[in-house]
Amino acid sequence: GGARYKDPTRPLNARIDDLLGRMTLAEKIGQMSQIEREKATPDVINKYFIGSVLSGGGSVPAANAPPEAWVKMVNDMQGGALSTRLGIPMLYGIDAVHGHGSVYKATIFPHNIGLGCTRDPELVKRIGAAVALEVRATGIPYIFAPCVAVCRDPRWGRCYESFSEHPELVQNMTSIISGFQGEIPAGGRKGVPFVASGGRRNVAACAKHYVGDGGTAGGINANDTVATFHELLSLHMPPYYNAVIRGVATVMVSYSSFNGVKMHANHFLVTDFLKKRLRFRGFVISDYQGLDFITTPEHADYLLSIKLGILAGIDMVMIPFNYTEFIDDLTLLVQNGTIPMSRIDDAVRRILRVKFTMGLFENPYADTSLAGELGKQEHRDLAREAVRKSLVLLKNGKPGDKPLLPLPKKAYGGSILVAGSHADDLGSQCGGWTITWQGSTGNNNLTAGTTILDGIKRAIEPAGTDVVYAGNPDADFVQRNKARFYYAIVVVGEPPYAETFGDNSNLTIPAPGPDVIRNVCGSIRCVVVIVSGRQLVVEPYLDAIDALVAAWLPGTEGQGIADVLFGDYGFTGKLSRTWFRSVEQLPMNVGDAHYDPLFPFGFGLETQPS
Ligand SMILES: OC[C@@H]1[C@@H](O)[C@H](O)[C@@H](O)c2nc(CNc3ccccc3)cn21
Repeated sequence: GGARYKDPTRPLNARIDDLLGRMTLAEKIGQMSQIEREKATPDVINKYFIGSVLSGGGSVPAANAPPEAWVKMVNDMQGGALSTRLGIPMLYGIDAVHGHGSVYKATIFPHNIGLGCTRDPELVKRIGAAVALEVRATGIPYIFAPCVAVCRDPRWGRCYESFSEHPELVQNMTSIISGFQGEIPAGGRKGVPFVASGGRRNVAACAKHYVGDGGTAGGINANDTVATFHELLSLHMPPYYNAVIRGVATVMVSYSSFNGVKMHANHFLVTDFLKKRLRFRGFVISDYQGLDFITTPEHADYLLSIKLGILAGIDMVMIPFNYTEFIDDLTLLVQNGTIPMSRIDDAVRRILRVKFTMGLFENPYADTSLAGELGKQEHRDLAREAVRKSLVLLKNGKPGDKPLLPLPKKAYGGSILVAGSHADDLGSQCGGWTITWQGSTGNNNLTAGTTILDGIKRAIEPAGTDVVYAGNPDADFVQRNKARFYYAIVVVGEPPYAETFGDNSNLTIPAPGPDVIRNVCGSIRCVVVIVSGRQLVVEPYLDAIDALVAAWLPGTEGQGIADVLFGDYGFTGKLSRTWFRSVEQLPMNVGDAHYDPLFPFGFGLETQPS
């Protein structure tokens, strides 16, 4: 019969050994190469034995491409891989970090900062399972999620990708991995890569970014995490213990450094600690051009970058464009003895282990049978539940006043005012990693979803209440109309951003948010809802505000906010992060000796459903 490695009844290691033993150096290096979708024609994949392809943020087969177009694209590429001599299937990866964010009409869930406020690992696991189905609907078997960063400074542009500042809360939220990949069966081996159900309804996951990405000085993205080894182990490493035990298939290395040593060149942490001490058996993948950034300026000495990165223990390289240069250079480094074949074999063995384990050899092609899972109402309902549970009520009524929330649905003959740009902005409520890398403001056909304003209207117009919307009402408008409004809902916050573009040292509410708060709340009872990727400076406005809600980046299901504002559900969310008074206090995290927050970690007022 056929070659032993093709026989699924054979033991995993026998299949790996058989296949590895047949591979040429070119085929091995091909498996270690992940290229960008734009370059990945079937011919290129075939000619260079490419083992993996990625969609970088926003890299799509066509604008608003339907699932069928994604499936066709992935399958065409797969045809290139399967037509090689050994027919090793390629693995397609994408960032599904808050739902399948790059895909038009996917369900967009709250970003991780909001999921941390739910304190509900079971909910988050269900979200993982739903996201896996939406990713599989497009024929993709691998995602670069979850980010398990422990963000210690909200000035970091990626803080919203972190579940919490507290390592234990992040550890609890690694339940999402078991949602993505499936739960290891009772009695099943822990700590080895696991993807359930022959990979049909689950995806291989990626714990990122190893390690200490959330601890960089001043929150400067991809910079230096200065800490003792004990601090690294107690603050940033814990989620990797849980990820490995849960069978995470891959780990992505951080752009950042640890005490001045680039993580992408850190043999001790990648090989000695993650692979040997933690006995991680999946594969380690670089970040995008991560090897290039080992040197300053980047790509200044690519041979050195490849030598340091591969010898550190990186198994798969997210190249993503200059794949011939990578392949030629790595081939040279092996042939001249700089990189031993044993290191190459370890990398390929790990990559094959993941591909065999997840059933990719048995199910290399996708079909469109799951197309209906994309944006399915059941998933949107789950996302709406997550939005409700992610909201944190920080203030409810001025001293001596009765609570403002839950708001009445009837305005007793009057109207209610909804103000602020973020009430009617699907892009802003989704944030970064949505349709494009950086995300975008506005609604114009961005994707399918419900704005906060839509949700409010649906909740109270049936009760006969008139909703007036003003994006940026001036003082004159408010003065002329204030008697008309029973109360006001002010929705302000940050524009979308990703990575370094989100680094911010002042953390003030962007204009014209503060003016809208002052103009409206100075004259009308108001609840302010903040839509942001992190805590912002609010103390100057607090006295003028009757009620204050942190909504984070809720995603497409904005009606979850109205659900709680009007009492269909109570507020239950608890802060996943310390809310500072001023940025001069930063970094300031729960457990610090000097701790003087405006609202402490774990804070959140509660209301009962009305
Ligand atoms: O999208 C792939 C990865 C993603 O999984 C990582 O979390 C993230 O760190 C990441 N960043 C980029 C793009 N980064 C970049 C940096 C400098 C110049 C151009 C792109 C790609 N990716």
